[in-house]
Amino acid sequence: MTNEQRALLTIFGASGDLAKRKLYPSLFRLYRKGYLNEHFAVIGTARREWTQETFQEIVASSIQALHPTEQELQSFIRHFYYQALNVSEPEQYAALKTLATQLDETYHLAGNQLFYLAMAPQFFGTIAGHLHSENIVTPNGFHRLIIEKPFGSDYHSAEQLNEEIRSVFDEDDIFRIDHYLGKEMVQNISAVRFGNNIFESLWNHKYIDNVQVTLAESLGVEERGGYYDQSGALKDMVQNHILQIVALLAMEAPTVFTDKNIRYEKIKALESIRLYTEQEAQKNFVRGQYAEGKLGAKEFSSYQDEPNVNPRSTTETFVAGKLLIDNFRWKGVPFYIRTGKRLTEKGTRIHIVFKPTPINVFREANAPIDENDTGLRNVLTIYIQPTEGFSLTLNGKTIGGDYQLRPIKLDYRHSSDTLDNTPEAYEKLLLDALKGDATNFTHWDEVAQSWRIVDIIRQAWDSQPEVDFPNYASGTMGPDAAFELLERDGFQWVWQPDNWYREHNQLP
Ligand SMILES: NC(=O)C1=CN([C@@H]2O[C@H](COP(=O)(O)OP(=O)(O)OC[C@H]3O[C@@H](n4cnc5c(N)ncnc54)[C@H](OP(=O)(O)O)[C@@H]3O)[C@@H](O)[C@H]2O)C=CC1
Ligand SMILES: O=C1O[C@H](COP(=O)(O)O)[C@@H](O)[C@H](O)[C@H]1O
Repeated sequence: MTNEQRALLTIFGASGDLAKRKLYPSLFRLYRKGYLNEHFAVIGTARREWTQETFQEIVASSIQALHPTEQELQSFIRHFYYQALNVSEPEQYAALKTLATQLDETYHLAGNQLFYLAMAPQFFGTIAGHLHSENIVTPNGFHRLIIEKPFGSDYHSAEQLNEEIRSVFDEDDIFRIDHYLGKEMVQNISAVRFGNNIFESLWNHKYIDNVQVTLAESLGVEERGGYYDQSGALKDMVQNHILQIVALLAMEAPTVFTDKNIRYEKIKALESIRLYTEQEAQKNFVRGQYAEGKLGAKEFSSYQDEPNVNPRSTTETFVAGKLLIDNFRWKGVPFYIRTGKRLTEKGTRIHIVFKPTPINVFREANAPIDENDTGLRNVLTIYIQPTEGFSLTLNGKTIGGDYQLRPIKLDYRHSSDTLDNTPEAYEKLLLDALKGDATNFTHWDEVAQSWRIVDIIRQAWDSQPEVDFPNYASGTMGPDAAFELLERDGFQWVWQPDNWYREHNQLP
């Protein structure tokens, strides 16, 4: 381990769901792979009065699914320490400071500190302030702050939060998590684009008809109704994950692949997304909420019947929209996005739909495909999850006979072995933060611009509070309006249960 990676990790919210489900297993994977060894220690904090032993037992039980040997388990959990703390009570930070100083000496951590705020966002500013005022931040080493989403609830609250944090930490030391940026195939977007000239030279309005980004979930709101009913799909998924994916798809090539260059290009891309008028937002964005329905053999209740959800809720569980990017590369190319809960299946996919050939020279042998009869479009699909890989549909000739075209699918998927060995998003992001690599974290300017885009849509919807919810059945791909959004432009979602493209291309 290099000196830079030795560190004290303090987790605020150590008894919470995120810490148990994601952080402890990810730390264990890093430990098992040798990225963490003797020079690391973890302090867990929360209000409850756990003993050290209880905390270590919780950590141990949260990594059971990874089947640690007894020796691995014991040597891992002895790095975990617990300090009860109410983050709003400044006087309680003294005990944290004492423990942190002691662990820094015991483990030779060179003063390096990583603070992970796995707590509700209203505490972010308070904690950052007290870390400074109570002298928890050491004078030597690095001091980095990892912040969970949501980063604010609109532009103004995000700006205020940012000011509170920036008064204590430099932008370079703030690691705003968007866990989609830790996903292997999201990181592969840049590899596909900038590692393959055949794509990069076609990656513009001259050759691309439209781009489609779908983040579909079959799960409902589960036990997070209280949070979700205040948030909705627009703030929960579009403001962060979807706009980050759009930025990666739309950005210019960085001069060199470093965090600063990539952030610079992503910010430019986000700033080129057209800020709609309220009227344009109404026209180009669709919202939905799930009703009861069936997924396979299972019956599901409506969103309004979920626990901790207002039975007359008008919160959207589905969003579809059209984004336009006003720059030389993307002029006139719609980026269609959609996300929703209780859809047909879980999956994140990107479809790059290329323009058809200018003339269908094979028209004598082929029934007209569309009104312009220009032949089938090529589609590059990036499968983000759960299946991971790429496919490209080309047109070839049927064997023998005339020039009847048929689609051919070049398909690559990561094998199940590769998937088993793929680092989980939080594992990668924790390691990046330890190394100080901010490539896959969001800069304030990205967050700010994303809120500006989303706030307009929210305001447009809020100005028309009467909604006909619920408007899609659980187990479908959302309300009809989401399909009409593309149809009025002469397009179709490539990924839909009753699939036009699949039908015409005889794809499985
Ligand atoms: N869970 C998930 O899958 C995801 C979560 N997130 C984000 O991560 C953050 C944490 O979420 P999650 O783990 O689900 O939340 P939980 O509600 O499960 O955990 C909250 C934690 O905060 C502690 N806490 C609450 N109040 C105080 C206080 N005043 N002082 C000290 N500790 C306190 C709680 O412990 P105690 O009661 O003992 O004080 C608990 O450990 C949120 O920002 C969420 O949006 C983001 C993506 C996914
Ligand atoms: O950030 C969030 O993401 C999850 C979906 O994440 P995934 O990695 O399972 O695709 C979503 O369920 C949740 O509502 C949202 O807060």
